[in-house]
Amino acid sequence: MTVLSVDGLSKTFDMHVLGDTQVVGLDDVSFDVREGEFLAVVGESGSGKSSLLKCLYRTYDPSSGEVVYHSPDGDIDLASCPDRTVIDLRGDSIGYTSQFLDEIPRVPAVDVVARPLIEQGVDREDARSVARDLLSALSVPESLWQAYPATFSGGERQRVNLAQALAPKPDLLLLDEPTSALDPDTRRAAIDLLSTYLGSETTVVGVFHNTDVVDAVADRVVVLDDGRLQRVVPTEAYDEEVVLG
Ligand SMILES: Nc1ncnc2c1ncn2[C@@H]1O[C@H](COP(=O)(O)OP(=O)(O)OP(=O)(O)O)[C@@H](O)[C@H]1O
Repeated sequence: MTVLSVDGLSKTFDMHVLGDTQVVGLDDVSFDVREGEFLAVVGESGSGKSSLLKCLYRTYDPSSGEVVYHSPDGDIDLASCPDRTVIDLRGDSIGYTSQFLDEIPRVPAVDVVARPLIEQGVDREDARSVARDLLSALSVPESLWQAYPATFSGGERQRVNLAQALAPKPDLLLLDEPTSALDPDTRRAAIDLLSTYLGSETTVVGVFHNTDVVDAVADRVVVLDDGRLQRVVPTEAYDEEVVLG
């Protein structure tokens, strides 16, 4: 079953400071995402990967095209639906995380991770228990669980960020470079978690630079080039291309 149908998606940016020129972020991109699959988005710097995820999450208003989310309650075009619908979907169905943690001051790491679950009505202690399991799986030292992420290293913050995104197991999870600041060992822990924690009910679209991560977690790969969709291929085919150079 298809969960997301991206059709003719374009995003241009009006650059008033550059004399009203336009920068193309995405140009007529179309692809489908199947229920439960893990789709990796790859491409060179500036190829439109983050713009794509931001259009899917409606952080950016697409300039044209459709992003139809086939929800259990019916089809919703995320490119044009009311803001209220987007907010509701973000609360219970669609998750997004960038590579940077949006910290809330003076909230301990364990509560940062537990928060989305608590907001969904999960008992506070049960949510904290899930949070501790995730932080542990990502090798965040136990001594930091009650500390404030504002003081954490980049890699520690990124692990808190990833744990928070994974915790509620949203129906659709959008991950923008969630492992960019991790060393090889913690990246391996993140890969293990991505492979084991989410069940087949969660569909993931993730931007990754690291081919090890793509190789380990993705079912298919979307390749962007200069804002355009170059191809969508099974991960094995993409691996062969990378190996053959
Ligand atoms: N908010 C914005 N305002 C203006 N231009 C933007 C904006 N966001 C993205 N762009 C432009 O759109 C193009 C695609 O950028 P995007 O960040 O999506 O690429 P990317 O593939 O994610 O790059 P990277 O791998 O370096 O993060 C770039 O030319 C970028 O300058």
